[in-house]
Amino acid sequence: MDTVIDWNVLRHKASEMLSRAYAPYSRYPVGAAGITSEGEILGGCNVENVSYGLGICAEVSLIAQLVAHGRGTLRAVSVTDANGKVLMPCGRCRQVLLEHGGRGLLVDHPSGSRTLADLLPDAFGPDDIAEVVP
Ligand SMILES: O=c1ccn([C@H]2C[C@H](O)[C@@H](CO)O2)c(=O)[nH]1
Repeated sequence: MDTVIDWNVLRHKASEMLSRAYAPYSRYPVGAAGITSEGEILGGCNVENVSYGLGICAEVSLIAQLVAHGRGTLRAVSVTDANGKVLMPCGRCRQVLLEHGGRGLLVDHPSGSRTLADLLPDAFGPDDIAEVVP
């Protein structure tokens, strides 16, 4: 679908997801929302753990929803903090998003959306493995 992204809808959904965040350790809830290739809006939130390193980011939780529900690929994503500020995905999340949104994935940004290719230049991607492993 080649429609214009409604960033307000994505930001609203990301804000809604803040209430689901499980962040008792950092006390920094994060909400994420994405629109799929089919135009469906999905959400995610961070899910922390008492074993701190096991926590997962909101973007990873969003991708888990996408995959678990068989919803194809992601076209655009917006991430927010508890103040409603647009949050840029951490490095690990950029790599996870690449796998399911590709280099053209649109990522919300305070000064207009960016492509994932801009945020993760020269990324290691599935193509690199495909070149070596048939
Ligand atoms: O892009 C990001 C960056 C951080 N967090 C979460 C991880 C942790 O639970 C909390 C504090 O780092 O914020 C996300 O969900 N997404």
